[in-house]
Amino acid sequence: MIAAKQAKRIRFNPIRGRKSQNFMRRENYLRKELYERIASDPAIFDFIQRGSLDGLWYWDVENPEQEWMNSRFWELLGYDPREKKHLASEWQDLIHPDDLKKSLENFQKHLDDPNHPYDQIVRYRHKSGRTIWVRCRGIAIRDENGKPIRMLGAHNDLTEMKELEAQLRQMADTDQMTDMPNRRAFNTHFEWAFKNQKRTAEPLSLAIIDIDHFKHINDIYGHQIGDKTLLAVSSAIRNSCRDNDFAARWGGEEFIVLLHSTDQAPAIMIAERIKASIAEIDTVPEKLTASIGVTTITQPAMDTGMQLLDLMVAEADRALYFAKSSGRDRVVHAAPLQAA
Ligand SMILES: Nc1nc2c(ncn2[C@@H]2O[C@H](COP(=O)(O)OP(=O)(O)OP(=O)(O)O)[C@@H](O)[C@H]2O)c(=O)[nH]1
Repeated sequence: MIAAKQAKRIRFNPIRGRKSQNFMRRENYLRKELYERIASDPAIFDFIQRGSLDGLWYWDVENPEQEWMNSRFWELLGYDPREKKHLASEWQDLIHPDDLKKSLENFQKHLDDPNHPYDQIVRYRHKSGRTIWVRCRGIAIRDENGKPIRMLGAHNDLTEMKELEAQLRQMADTDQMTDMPNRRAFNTHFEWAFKNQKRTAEPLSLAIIDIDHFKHINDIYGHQIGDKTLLAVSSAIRNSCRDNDFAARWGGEEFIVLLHSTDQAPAIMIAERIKASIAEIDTVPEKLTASIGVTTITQPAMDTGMQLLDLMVAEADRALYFAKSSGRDRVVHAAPLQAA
């Protein structure tokens, strides 16, 4: 009844300012009432923290081994909260060491300067070994002189989001048919390899593998057998490479391999091994052959990874073209251009 009267008054009030003043007054009385209820009734506070947070902690800054963590936090990490003694060392033993370092640095900065936020995403080790991602925020509570005496903090579980993110990244970097890294992933890896090469000055080789007369395979045996053959080629390449080589599907029936710390002679040897392994594929009743162009750099004068990649791909392509035009089923190194 009172609410209806108030609504009527608001509706007929021609001054918009009054309307918002009324709103503020009503908002303030409910806010005040809620805050009083939270202060006087722990059940209200428990309801709020259970519904909105995945962890709540309260730390005695003056006595830093004493830290209360709520049950929800320990349950999130797979532990029985009753086993816990509310000591700071209990969470510090489970957080990733790099994230502990980052958290403690932020903690100190926030104590020194209230404007520095204590807010970071950290990794915890679940009892099962799984990584739990947590956004951890906190504020220092200070005495009348501004000296921090307590720290109040909140956790939000971000694990599901982080796992989804990793899955999407993995999908974006993978060729769906062969399950090999795709061109995008190769480019990313090459950027890393470029920086590494600058540091170590080790030779770097690259091979482009192109299946011979693949159109013929599709035309004679059908696309499904063509796909099955490409899958077998990807396995043959992977099995012929060393663990630290990086193989990817470059597109269509072309594959690419980056050979770290590998000079011309060993690069040719690995390319020959790949060619021999492709020749053993039995998805079609005829011998499958490949042409492979290889290039090696020792002292790149390029400024960026992509410039170097463009150069190496152009060189390997030139060698590949030579391999194709001189009869296929061979490995050719770009410098000097001759069949191995
Ligand atoms: N089945 C299948 N075929 C593919 C796929 N990607 C590309 N191809 C086929 O690979 C063939 C490549 O043909 P070309 O570029 O003419 O080369 P090629 O027949 O291998 O001849 P050379 O390279 O000169 O020896 C084309 O017919 C493409 O359709 C794929 O994912 N699956």
